[in-house]
Amino acid sequence: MNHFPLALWLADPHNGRRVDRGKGGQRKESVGGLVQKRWNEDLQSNFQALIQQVEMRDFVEEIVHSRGDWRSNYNHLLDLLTPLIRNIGIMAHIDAGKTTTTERMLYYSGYTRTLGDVDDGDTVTDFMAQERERGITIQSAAVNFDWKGYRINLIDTPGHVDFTLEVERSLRVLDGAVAVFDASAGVEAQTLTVWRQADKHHIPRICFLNKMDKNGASFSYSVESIKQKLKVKPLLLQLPIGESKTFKGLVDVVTKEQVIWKSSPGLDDGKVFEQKLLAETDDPELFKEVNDARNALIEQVADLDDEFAELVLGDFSESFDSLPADKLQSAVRRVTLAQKAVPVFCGSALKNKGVQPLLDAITMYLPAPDERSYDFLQWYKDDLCALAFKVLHDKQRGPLVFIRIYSGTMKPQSSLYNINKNCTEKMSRLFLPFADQQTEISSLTAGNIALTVVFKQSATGDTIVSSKASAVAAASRAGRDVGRKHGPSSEIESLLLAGVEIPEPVFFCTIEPPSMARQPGNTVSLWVMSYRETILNSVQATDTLDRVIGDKRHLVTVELGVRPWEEERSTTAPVIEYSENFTEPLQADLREAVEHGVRSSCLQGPLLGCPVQDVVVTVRSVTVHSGTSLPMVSACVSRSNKQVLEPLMNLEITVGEDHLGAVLGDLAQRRGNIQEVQGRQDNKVVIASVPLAEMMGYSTALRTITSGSATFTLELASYQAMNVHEQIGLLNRRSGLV
Ligand SMILES: Nc1nc2c(ncn2[C@@H]2O[C@H](COP(=O)(O)OP(=O)(O)OP(=O)(O)O)[C@@H](O)[C@H]2O)c(=O)[nH]1
Repeated sequence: MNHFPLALWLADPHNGRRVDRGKGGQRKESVGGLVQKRWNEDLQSNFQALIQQVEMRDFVEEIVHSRGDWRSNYNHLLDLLTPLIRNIGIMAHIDAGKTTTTERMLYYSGYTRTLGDVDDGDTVTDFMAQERERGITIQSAAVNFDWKGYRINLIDTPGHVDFTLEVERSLRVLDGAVAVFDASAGVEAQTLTVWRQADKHHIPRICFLNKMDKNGASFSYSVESIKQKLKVKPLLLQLPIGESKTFKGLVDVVTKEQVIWKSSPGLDDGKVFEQKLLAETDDPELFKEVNDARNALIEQVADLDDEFAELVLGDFSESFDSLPADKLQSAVRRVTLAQKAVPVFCGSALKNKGVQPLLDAITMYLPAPDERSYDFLQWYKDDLCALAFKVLHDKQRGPLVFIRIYSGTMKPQSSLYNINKNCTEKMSRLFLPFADQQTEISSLTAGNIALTVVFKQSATGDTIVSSKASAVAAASRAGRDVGRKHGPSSEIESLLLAGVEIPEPVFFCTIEPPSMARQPGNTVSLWVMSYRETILNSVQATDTLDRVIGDKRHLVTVELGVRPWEEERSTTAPVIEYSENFTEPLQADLREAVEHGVRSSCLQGPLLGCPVQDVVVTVRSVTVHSGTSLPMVSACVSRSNKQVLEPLMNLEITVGEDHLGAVLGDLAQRRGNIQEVQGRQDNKVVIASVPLAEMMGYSTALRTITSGSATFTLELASYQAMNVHEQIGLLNRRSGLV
């Protein structure tokens, strides 16, 4: 069934404006021929389902049959449809099966007509990578499809740790997420990282235990690892029927229905399955297991949801058997949205089992855009507030900016204000990115993902509103005094109500050796960039700047104290405090000048020119003849005792027992500190910390010593002091002495 034209049709008022009946009762549409071709019986039944779901039959039928003013009805219709939107992401460890699961979702929703296979390199994602030249690349942005009347915007989140920033960007605009696990491995390193990021953004999640067909797959092991490692309460909404080679389907714990997929030749694409109530005679053991699981689930949910507890204790305290499935589903939905627990589902994407129930679960348990509460929405009321979360470059059209609309309506041919860039941007065209096409639309409302053209300056993470006045109004509703602070950056800070937090980069690299002869020097400087500097002792310094420029004398004396920051959590920006000598606070502009001076002095330390971190700067006195900047602050910092800090990485390696010795030996040579070696099914997982400087080319080295059988993830842990020898070696390399 091809559902996807429905959203196209709904998306564009022009498409829906003229609907006639053609031969054989088919509706004919006059615009572009696009909808005309696809408006078929399937679509009509899908549309009927949609109408029933939103309980607006009369309204929709009226506008479908009218040739009147679609435009005026259109936004109202979109508002009514908001509860049917799911902006979701799929997050996973590398190779857990994210691409395969996505591929199956696209296939069952009717978006693709053949099943792709990552191993054959013919998935939609692979196809798009090859097709990038052609124009718009929508991979790792948003793919939209319809499922049983819901519009699912699937925002891709790359699984590899190298793409943490991509994950962070896209998580910000998700309303919910599906975490995909390899059921033979349980929770793996990268899942932990993205899970923590999703926690930060309070994103409700469901879990999909994929690869249930794989040797070593274990439902109970994976559930236990979710409980232990992610520290969440898993709600078992399904139980597998069989495991590894015997895996053939699942039982819905809520409805007690079993779903078994047919795998006879020609019927193995997973579209055909048998769904019926599990009877005791089918499998007495499984029947008992499902009953026990259902009772446990009811008790678990009742513990988390008062409304449900009341219902259970009131009407069903004698027996849970007659408790209606929809009551349990609603309660599971509430606890999922409140992030008190996480529903767990299972299947095998590769063997085409379990993906349709997963799609049902997405629509049933993950939130609609209007069910998420974002603080800043109350300040914008009905004004436009949107977030740019991805920028792509199209050869013909220039930058294409993906935008998540949180409130208000976006229209083409309008001027919008970018708060972060403090500029007005012209948007010429607005598209709904749908499937592999972009449909031009005349407006789009909150909850939707839009694609805009001719935003010249907007970048990932920028907040877009209708005008500067609207930003100021929102900021004042938020109780932020925009006029109080001075300087453009503080004004922007005051106005900023939504943004993407960009993780601190480990490297900043621009590599352009003018000739091969200069290559070694370049390499050294690249190495040096990721270090940090700090101080070890407290020091004080007084400095005076006395300079005549033109006919004006600039005279300022500053007394500063600098001491190490001794809290457990590092701080990259200097902590600035004022001594008790100040009986009155400094004037705002003078204070800003002093603080600016302190901050700029910490951008480049005196040893390597690397950022200075973990310092507390106390301003003791400031005597000013005439106001000026304070560049002498960096000199004060430079007089103190310095120490180079190097980046230390958390490393997790999954390796077979055969190669464990080689991996540990190699780590010892890299100044690695092995913290733990855990067992995970047939593999060993080495958890270690190691200086980043020792990890260059590690993927090649690991591949060589383990014959390509190991995987690893690396993430920044902290910065640690180098020992004296290593520091001298580094400084010598830096100054070209070795
Ligand atoms: N046995 C089994 N293998 C699967 C299943 N799903 C995916 N795979 C295989 O696992 C490997 C990785 O699958 P992908 O879908 O590319 O995984 P991914 O999570 O998208 O990987 P990255 O894009 O590298 O993060 C491929 O060889 C798939 O064929 C499954 O359900 N069962």
